[in-house]
Amino acid sequence: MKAVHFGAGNIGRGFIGALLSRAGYEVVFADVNEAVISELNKRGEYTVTIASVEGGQEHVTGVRGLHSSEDEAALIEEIATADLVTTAVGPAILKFIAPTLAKGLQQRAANDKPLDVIACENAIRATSTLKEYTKDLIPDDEWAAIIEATGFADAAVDRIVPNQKNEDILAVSVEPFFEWVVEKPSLKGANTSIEGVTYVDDLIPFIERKLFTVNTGHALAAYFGYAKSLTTIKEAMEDTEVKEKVQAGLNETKQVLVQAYGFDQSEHEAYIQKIIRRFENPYLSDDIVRVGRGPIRKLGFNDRLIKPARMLADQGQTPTVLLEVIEAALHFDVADDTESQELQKLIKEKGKKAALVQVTGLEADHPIIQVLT
Ligand SMILES: NC(=O)c1ccc[n+]([C@@H]2O[C@H](COP(=O)([O-])OP(=O)(O)OC[C@H]3O[C@@H](n4cnc5c(N)ncnc54)[C@H](O)[C@@H]3O)[C@@H](O)[C@H]2O)c1
Ligand SMILES: O=P(O)(O)OC[C@@H](O)[C@@H](O)[C@H](O)[C@H](O)CO
Repeated sequence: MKAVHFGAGNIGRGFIGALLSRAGYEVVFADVNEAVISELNKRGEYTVTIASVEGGQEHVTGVRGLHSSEDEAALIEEIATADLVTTAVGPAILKFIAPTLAKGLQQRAANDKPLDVIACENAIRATSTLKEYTKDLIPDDEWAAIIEATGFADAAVDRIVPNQKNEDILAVSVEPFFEWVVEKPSLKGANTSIEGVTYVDDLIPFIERKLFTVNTGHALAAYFGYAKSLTTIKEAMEDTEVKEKVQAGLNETKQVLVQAYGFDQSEHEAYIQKIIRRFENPYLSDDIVRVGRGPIRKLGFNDRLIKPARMLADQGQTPTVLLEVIEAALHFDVADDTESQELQKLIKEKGKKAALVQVTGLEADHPIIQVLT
């Protein structure tokens, strides 16, 4: 079995590549980072360190790399003969990898072996988004044949992998916890029993539970922590006021999720408490600037801040801490975070209200906009 994985970054090496390699796949990483690709080809392996009291290391073997633009012809060939294509590049990059994926799918049209595509991004139905970008690049009659043998399965991935500060550019430190949930009915190939993957019939409750608990919680810690000039998520969680805000914000998303999907209250509370402990992991150093990155994406209509706030308002409840964190996100101003700079520019040019309307996609008279600005 062979997997082509786009994005040899934190989660790519620290989770997806490691899990697939352990499950017996040869993993071909595609990335734009030349140094990482060259090192993967030189060594064919790397090490994952588990950040916990027990520690431990995993040696990931059977890996190699291709530059996703410079080696495009070879990458198309790899996709044409792969069993699985996965991604962890960031939702905004999916449209840039779609042309190569489309060419790979066209090349394998004569190959009757089915292929599955799974985007492992923090966004609702990211694989479906990638499918649409790809479909738009292929003539309809060709697409009809391709889609017969290609599964596009939505997924949720959960493992905290901070930016790495190791001397070895391939080495990666990760938390012990991991979860990869895949929507099984969409799969067409032989990827239905990968060890470590949880298969479900409908992904939506799982991705929303993950995004609106792990990622909303992370955003609460990051944006309130940033407002207090703190540096890491652990420091933010050590601050009593920030920790209380994280808990209070997650109580708001709990109401939304329990009502929308019928999760058991006490099981959901245990899920929240486990996530808070993961944020407090003393063996992991995760920068607030990583977790708060891309505030325009995070303030999107269906993302971790606006969607639960909208759902709560629709359920007749008033979001409070969720509105405070939306406001706090507007002040995230980090020099090398392109989106934060764009957002600051937008606020200066148009004012907070128009900027918020633009980035959230909410109507100007929506209660969230009215209360906030
Ligand atoms: N790090 C985490 O804790 C974590 C956990 C779950 C999900 N995710 C999600 O995984 C995705 C990646 O996050 P990350 O933390 O690994 O980020 P990252 O920046 O460490 O990795 C992204 C990788 O994509 C590469 N890339 C950029 N453009 C590319 C292109 N055109 N072709 C191929 N590769 C390209 C980058 O060079 C980088 O190596 C995001 O959607 C993120 O939300 C991250
Ligand atoms: O990757 P982002 O920018 O969508 O969100 C930042 C973090 O919340 C995220 O990477 C988490 O560490 C991860 O989702 C944990 O599973």
